Amino acid sequence: MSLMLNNPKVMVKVRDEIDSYIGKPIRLIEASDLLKLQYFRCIIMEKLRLHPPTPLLVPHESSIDCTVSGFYIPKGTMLLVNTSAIHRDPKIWDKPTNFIPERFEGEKCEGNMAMPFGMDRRRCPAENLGMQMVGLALGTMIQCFEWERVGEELVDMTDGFGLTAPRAVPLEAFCKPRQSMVTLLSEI
Ligand code: HEM
Repeated sequence: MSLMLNNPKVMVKVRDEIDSYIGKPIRLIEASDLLKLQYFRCIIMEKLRLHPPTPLLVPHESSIDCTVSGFYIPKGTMLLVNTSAIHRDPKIWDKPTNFIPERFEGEKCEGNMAMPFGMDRRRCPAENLGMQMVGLALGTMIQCFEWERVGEELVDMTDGFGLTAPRAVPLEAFCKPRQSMVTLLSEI
């Protein structure tokens, strides 16, 4: 939400995508809609690239002696994967600190380098559930409300300290129900 408040055109584009997919009669976004909302998926992935909830994944341990990219790693070494750094590596990403959801469109190889859920055997087993929870919560907020920053200045995106990358400054924003959603919201 913060990234979209700082990039209102993205918010308008994704709201249009949701509105045109849901069509008439208006209903709330559902889990089964999420697979069809490709641009919305790109937004969530771009958020997870810029601010992965677990920036160092979880600690792993090498079960055998091995060599990775020329580095000898003895059995029993604790290994941390710095996804935050990988996700902002200028050798991989064009304008790495910019919020550009389009980089996840189609089969662009740039987008394939994001690993907010880890990789391979220890990859998050609940990736689909996680994407669904984020998609439904964020999608409903976008679909039902108009959002605005509290002032002219951009939302402060500085990361705070903590296991799951909290923000340094909690988000404050204005919101009001969208005119087209008032009736539906009053029936909930
Ligand atoms: C957007 C939401 C989520 C993100 C970004 C996320 C991310 C991650 C990451 C990065 C790991 C570590 C992978 C590794 O070390 O290679 C992980 C592991 C795990 N996650 Fe998630 N996760 C999310 C949601 C969830 C949810 C909703 C659940 C459970 C209901 C869950 C359950 C687990 C479990 C059990 C592991 C450990 C897997 C293992 O060690 O084999 N995650 N997750």
